[in-house]
Amino acid sequence: MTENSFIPVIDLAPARAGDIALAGKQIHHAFITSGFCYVKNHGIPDAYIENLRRESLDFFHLPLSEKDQYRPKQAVRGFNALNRTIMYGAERPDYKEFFQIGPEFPPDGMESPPQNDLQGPNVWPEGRPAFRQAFLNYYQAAAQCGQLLLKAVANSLNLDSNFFEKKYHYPLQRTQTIWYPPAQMPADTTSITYGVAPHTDYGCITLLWQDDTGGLEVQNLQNEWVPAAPVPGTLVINIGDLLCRWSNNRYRSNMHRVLNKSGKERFSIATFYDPDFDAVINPRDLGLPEGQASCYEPVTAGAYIMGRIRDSQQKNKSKK
Ligand SMILES: O=C(O)CCC(=O)C(=O)O
Ligand SMILES: [Fe+2]
Repeated sequence: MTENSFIPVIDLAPARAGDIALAGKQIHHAFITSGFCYVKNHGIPDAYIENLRRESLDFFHLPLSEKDQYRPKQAVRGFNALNRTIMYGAERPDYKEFFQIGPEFPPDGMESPPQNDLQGPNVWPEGRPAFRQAFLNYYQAAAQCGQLLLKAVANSLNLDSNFFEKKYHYPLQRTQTIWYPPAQMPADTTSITYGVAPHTDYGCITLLWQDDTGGLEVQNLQNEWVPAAPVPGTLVINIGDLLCRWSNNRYRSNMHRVLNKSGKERFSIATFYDPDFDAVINPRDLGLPEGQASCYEPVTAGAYIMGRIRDSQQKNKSKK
C-alpha cells in the first residue's frame, strides 16, 4: 500500500457546498484503515493560521520566566513549559512547549463556577491582544471544520448527518499551539528525545495544522512508523480512543509520535474536538453491524477523558 492511500487527502470543498456523501465514503475508508487523513479546502483561512503561528512563536521565543507567569491554574489552560508533560509509558517528558485554550466558562457576564474539571477561564498573556484574537479566530474556525468533519463521519456510519450536533452543544474543544525547539540529544543517548512520545489521542477527533518541518509519524498496518509528511494547504485529521470506542472498534485510533530531527524549531496547532462533558457515548447509538455485540458499556465523554488524564498522571507519578 502506498503512503498516499494509507493517509489519503480528502477534498472538503463538496462537503462545504452541502454534498457530504463523497467525503463520508472517503472518511470511512481512511478511518477503518489508518485512522488518519489529510483534508484540503478545510475552511480555516490561511490568514488565521499565519496570524496564530506568528503570535505564538513570538510568545514561545520569550524568556521562560516571562512565559511561566501564564502556567495553568486549572484545566491545563495557558502555558505548559518544556519537560512538564510526559506521555503514558514514556521514558522522558515530551520535548515541546504548548499553550492551550478551551471553551470560555462561565460565559461572559455569568457568575457560576465551573461545573467540571475541564471547564474554567482561559489564561491570556498580558499586553498581547493580537495573540488572544488570533487564537480565538482560529479556535472558532477549527470548530466549524470539526462540525463539518463530524457530519461526514455521521454519513460514513449511515447515521443522520446531525447525529453529532446533539452531542456537541458545549463541546470539550481544546486547541493548543505547540512549539518544538530544535531537539537536543540528552547526555544519556540510549533513549530518544521525542517531541511527542508514541500515543493515541483520548477523544473523538483531532485536527492538526503542521508547518513544513516534518516529524509527525504514524504506525502503518505492519506497526512500522511512516511519516505523515506536511502537505501544504491541508490539515491532518485523526480519530482518538473515544470515537474508536463509540464505533465499537470499527474506526482505528492509531499510534503516532513526533520526532523533530530537523535541527530546527517545529510548530503545530492541535485541536481536540470532543463532545459535551455529559454526552453519553454508547456504541449501540452508532448502529452496530448485524450480529455484532457492543464491546463497551456507555460512558460520558467527560468521565472518560478525565479518567484518561488522571490515569496518565498517576502512571507518570509512579514512574518517578
Ligand atoms: O504536533 C504534532 O504534529 C502532533 C501532536 C500530537 O499528536 C498531540 O499533541 O496529540
Ligand atoms: Fe496526538
